[in-house]
Amino acid sequence: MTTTSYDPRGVTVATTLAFKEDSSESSGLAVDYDRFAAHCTWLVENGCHGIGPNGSLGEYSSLTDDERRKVVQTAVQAVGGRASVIAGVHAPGWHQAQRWAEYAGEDGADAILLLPPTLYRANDDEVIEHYARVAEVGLPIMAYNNPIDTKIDLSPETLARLAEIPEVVAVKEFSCDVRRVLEIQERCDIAVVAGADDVLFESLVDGAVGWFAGFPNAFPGESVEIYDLVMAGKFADARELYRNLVAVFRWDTRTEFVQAIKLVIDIGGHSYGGPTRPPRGPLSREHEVGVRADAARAIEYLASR
Ligand SMILES: N[C@@H](CC=O)C(=O)O
Repeated sequence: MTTTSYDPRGVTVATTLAFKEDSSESSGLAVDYDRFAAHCTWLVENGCHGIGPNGSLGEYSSLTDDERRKVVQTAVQAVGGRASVIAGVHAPGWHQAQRWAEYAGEDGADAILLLPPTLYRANDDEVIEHYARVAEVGLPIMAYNNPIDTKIDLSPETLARLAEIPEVVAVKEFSCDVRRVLEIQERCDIAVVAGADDVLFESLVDGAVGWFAGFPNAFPGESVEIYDLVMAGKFADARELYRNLVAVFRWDTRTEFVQAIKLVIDIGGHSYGGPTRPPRGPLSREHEVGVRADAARAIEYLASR
């Protein structure tokens, strides 16, 4: 039985995580909780409906257990009930994911985001078991379909099985196949959430009820504006705004998405981006030039409106 209610509608930010130089850390970078809290506050003040810490964009795999838990606690405290917090509880197996889910519940998260087992190619029965076991914790679950990174596809058929678990209330769809949005709705009664920025408009028009991805980190107000326009049926206005941002949004589905999104946050004049923690290195010169050019065009358009 779920212990909290959770509404997946609106714009949820897969938050980046700020680091600061610290020579006592083996990586040379310590989590900057103050800057992360300020980032969450800024996102909520700009209208975002949800904060999603500890996703791949939040570099969860480079965090210690203590850091990972403190990131969720920081987000919950910064948000202060003004938006929902959906904590990433991704793990190689359900024993660990259950523990992260328990911490998320104790620390005040509203829901959890859960990938299939992360370190091997689980079959469908193992995937269902993974979700069912984590569901025992009682928090609402957004399943995360990211076959690009995990090599496991939560197909509409598999989602229909997952949807029989009452705690599984939504899916963050990152297959980037927009045909899925309608097909999932045909097969099961869970909310579809657009999980990638560069299929956002198409997904919302086809019935996705929310948007949970990366570029709202850099453009929170404009992201909420696109979302609200689509929900109000003002498709031409929404498409105009989306078309002028989509070139930079495409970095959300590229290998360097974390570095790219952090750079665009910083280009926008906010200091919440900064470096990534190893093993992620800096952008190559070529990629940096590309990100800067796409961001400049987006910012120029926004300034001209
Ligand atoms: N893949 C990212 C979100 C991308 O939009 C994450 O899981 O944090």
